[in-house]
Amino acid sequence: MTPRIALIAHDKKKDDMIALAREYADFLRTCKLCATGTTGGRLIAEVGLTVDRKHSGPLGGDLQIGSMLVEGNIDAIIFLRDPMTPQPHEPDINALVRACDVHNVTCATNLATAHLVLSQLQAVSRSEGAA
Ligand SMILES: O=C(CO)COP(=O)(O)O
Repeated sequence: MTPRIALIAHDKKKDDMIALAREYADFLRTCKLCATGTTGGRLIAEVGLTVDRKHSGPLGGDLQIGSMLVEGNIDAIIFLRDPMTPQPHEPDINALVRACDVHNVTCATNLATAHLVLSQLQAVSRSEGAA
């Protein structure tokens, strides 16, 4: 089954997200991707991925992705949060991470976990392809 993955990064983590997406670009091209607005714009422009862009995080993008997740339309979230910078939409961020826990959806909030999640999803997808 095609993995449905949401990609979100706070401003100071966007370069990490781009580097991560480049590393997994071949796999991510086989996935159904969505992202918050600015993150998605960079993934499209700099990595060449096809991404369903939602609003920017501070304008409700996290909530839009949360809604998709609650509807059962997201399999995993890579959410590179910046724990050192206060965000104006902190309640939205917490709501999205909470929704992942409520619905038992994979949620990687740092780079180390993001690598583990993407490498595992990639391995599963390769083994399904070989089956
Ligand atoms: O703020 C964000 C997530 O909380 C990310 O939004 P952008 O991708 O639009 O910068």
